Amino acid sequence: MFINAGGEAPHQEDNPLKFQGDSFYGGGDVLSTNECITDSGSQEAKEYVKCDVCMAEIKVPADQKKIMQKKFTAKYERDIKELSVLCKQKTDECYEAWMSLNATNEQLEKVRMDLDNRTFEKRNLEQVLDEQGNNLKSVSTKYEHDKQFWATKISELDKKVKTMKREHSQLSREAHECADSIPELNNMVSGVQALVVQCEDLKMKYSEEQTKRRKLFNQLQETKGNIRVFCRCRPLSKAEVSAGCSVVAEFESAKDGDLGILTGSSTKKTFKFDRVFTPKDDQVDVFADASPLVVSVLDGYNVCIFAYGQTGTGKTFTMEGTEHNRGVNYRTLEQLFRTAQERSETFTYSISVSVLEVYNEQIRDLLATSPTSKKLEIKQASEGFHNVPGIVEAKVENIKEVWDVLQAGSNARAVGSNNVNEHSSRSHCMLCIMVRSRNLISGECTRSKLWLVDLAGSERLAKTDVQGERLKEAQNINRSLSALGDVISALANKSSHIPYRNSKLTHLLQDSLGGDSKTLMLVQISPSDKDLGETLSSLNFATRVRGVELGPAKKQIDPNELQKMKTMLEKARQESRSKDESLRKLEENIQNLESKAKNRDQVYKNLQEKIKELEGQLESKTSWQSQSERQASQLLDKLKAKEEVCSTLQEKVKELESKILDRDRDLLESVSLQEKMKHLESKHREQMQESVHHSHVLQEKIRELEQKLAEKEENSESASLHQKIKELEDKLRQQEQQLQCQGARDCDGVVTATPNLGKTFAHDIVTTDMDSHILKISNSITRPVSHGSVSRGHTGEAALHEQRRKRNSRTGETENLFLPPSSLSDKRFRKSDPPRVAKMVRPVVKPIATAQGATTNTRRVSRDQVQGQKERDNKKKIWSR
Ligand SMILES: Nc1ncnc2c1ncn2[C@@H]1O[C@H](COP(=O)(O)OP(=O)(O)OP(=O)(O)O)[C@@H](O)[C@H]1O
Repeated sequence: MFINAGGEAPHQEDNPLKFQGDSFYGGGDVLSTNECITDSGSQEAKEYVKCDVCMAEIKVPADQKKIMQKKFTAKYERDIKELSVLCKQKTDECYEAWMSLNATNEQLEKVRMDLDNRTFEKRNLEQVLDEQGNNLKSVSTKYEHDKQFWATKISELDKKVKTMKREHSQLSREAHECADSIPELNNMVSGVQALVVQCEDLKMKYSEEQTKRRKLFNQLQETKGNIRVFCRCRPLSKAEVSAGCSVVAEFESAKDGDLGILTGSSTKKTFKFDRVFTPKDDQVDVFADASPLVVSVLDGYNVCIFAYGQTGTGKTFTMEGTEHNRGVNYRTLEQLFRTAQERSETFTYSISVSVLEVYNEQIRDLLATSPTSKKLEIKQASEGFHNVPGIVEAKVENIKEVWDVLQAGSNARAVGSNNVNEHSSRSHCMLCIMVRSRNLISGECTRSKLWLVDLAGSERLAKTDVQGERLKEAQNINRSLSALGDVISALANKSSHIPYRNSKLTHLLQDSLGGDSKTLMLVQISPSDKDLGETLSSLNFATRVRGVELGPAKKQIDPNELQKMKTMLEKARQESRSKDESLRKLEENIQNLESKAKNRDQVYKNLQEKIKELEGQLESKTSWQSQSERQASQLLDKLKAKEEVCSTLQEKVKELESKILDRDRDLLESVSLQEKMKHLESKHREQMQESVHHSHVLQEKIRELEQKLAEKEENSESASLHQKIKELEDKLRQQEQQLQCQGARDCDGVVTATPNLGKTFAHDIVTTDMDSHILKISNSITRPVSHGSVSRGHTGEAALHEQRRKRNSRTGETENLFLPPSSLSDKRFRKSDPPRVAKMVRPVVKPIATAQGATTNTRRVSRDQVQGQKERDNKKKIWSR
């Protein structure tokens, strides 16, 4: 409704007061079509105002109207100022609330980070706990295993200890028995000692007897002659038989050493030798008579056995023999080893063998593995001992080695010769056996030699028959054999000079020919009449040797004396045999007793050792058992400690879990508080709307009343109306304050309920609504100021509509844009304008959901540390946004 001046409805264009005068009520909002609005007219007309409703004209004095206008202007200016102050306060509150929101957000972020850290720690702790649990399991498994192992070991040890104890007690019993038998043993020992003394005495006697026997034997040998000659005749060879050769040798008195040679159809020449072996006598028979000489070498005498004779008479056969019919050489060594073995208790022997060949007055070592150009010479190493430096001395331990050595020598002799038989006929084969002995009783040491010589053929060759090399060979053989004869002759004659050095053969045999040495000559003859001349020659040489040696003795020896000596010798032999027998028995007894005593001693020693050993074993087992028990107790302690650690860790985990649950509960509470706050917000909004509506109603009432006042001012009731207006305004203000207080209380209630998060939301929402409300009010207040008064008495429906349109458009702008008030020129507000506040509010909800989701995820994959790290990073990003 517009008030038309002058009673006419003024056109908008024509009405000069339309936008010039101030509205009495500060805006068209409070105007109603039912209300009467006065307007000033012209000077005269201005004093009357016509109401469109009642069409009544109201007279208003111009001065009063001005005063009223001033009053209202001042009043509204005050209101505006108050509202500005209020707005500023609210803005400050908003800023504080926003700051608080920021702080709360930061705190919330910290809490989130703390929660993440706690979650991470919890996960780590879970991992550690898992590891510890696994370790504990493995330790407990190991412990169980060890326990079982040690239990079995201990049970085994127990068994062993029991058996050992049994053995120990048994051994103790045996030891006691042994100890009991010690007196008996002592008796036995004393008996044995007496026997030993007796044995020693017997040994002395035995050695004396042996010496006597050796003396007697040597005397016997000497009576027989130091050089003894055996004659051996081979059988006719097949060739000789087929050639029809006749046998010229007669062996009727061969047992007496007599050999007959048929020199003609009726003539027979008899030869006397120490032994005559017929063709029927075998190698054993020959050696049986030669063996005493052989044994002499073990007594320390030098011995020489050589075979002499015409080629083909059997020298090599006698000395070397064949593999199945071995000769003197092999049998000698066999006898030496046998006797040495028999004497092993009283003597130790070292036997070595050298095999030489003397051919054309040159010495060749048949045992040398490689041929040497160096000439072997004979040297005198010491008095009565000659040797050949550089010669091989093969040490032989048993008879098998002897045979190998002999074979090696025999084979070497054949090397380099086209005709083996011829070569052997023209060279001397010499086997030297060196014996070193030690008497274990007397400590006497001897060094003796035994030469076994297979001489070259002794046949005399006519100078016309042979020439060149063969002649030289023959001459050398003749020289050496003549030298041998000369030596023997010199020895027989007790010559001061013995021509040993006339040939290599005699030079080599120097130690074994003459002196205390014993010599055996084996003269080999052929029975064939074709070889009669050589046979006679050989027999004559042998007879000369034997005759030279025995001739003088034989002549001086009385046959009765010889018989007497023979009887004495026989008696001595018998005595010796009986003494040997008794000695042997005594020795056997002593040995038996000694062995018994030794056995006892040994048993006693063994028992003592066994006891000691068992005691040691028992000790070690006991220590081992105690050690194992200690280890078991240590393991138990460790296990307990681990269990304690595990329990503490479990408690920690439980604590953490409860903390996490608390946090979850807090989060849930915060969510519920948010919801509550939203509810309160909506309630508050409704209340605000109601209050706005109420204020509108009140304002309308005020306007109405003002209008009535204006009307009544004319009726002199303006004072009371003003008073009423004031009261109403106060009432309105109070209501507004109450509303504000209520809103603040609501917010405070929310803040109190949610000290961090709720407060943020409350402030935010309250601030936003209050802002909009204040803006509305402010706009409604400032609009007339900025755009001028609507009415100043010129109110009209078109103007009112226009005002409403503009207001709505501005309000819509304000509400839609949500811009800060123009008065908020503070920089802080520029930085943190409401949209930004709204933005800041938004993440408050989102991170909760994210955090909740993350927590849930975290629980689902609690052990995935990498995933957790990623989640945390994402959260940080979200928070940094
Ligand atoms: N007592 C014997 N019984 C059987 N056969 C014999 C006997 N003596 C020698 N013989 C045989 O006579 C042959 C000649 O013997 P052996 O070679 O030993 O003579 P030797 O005197 O060594 O000759 P050489 O001087 O040429 O070496 C051989 O075949 C040998 O087997």
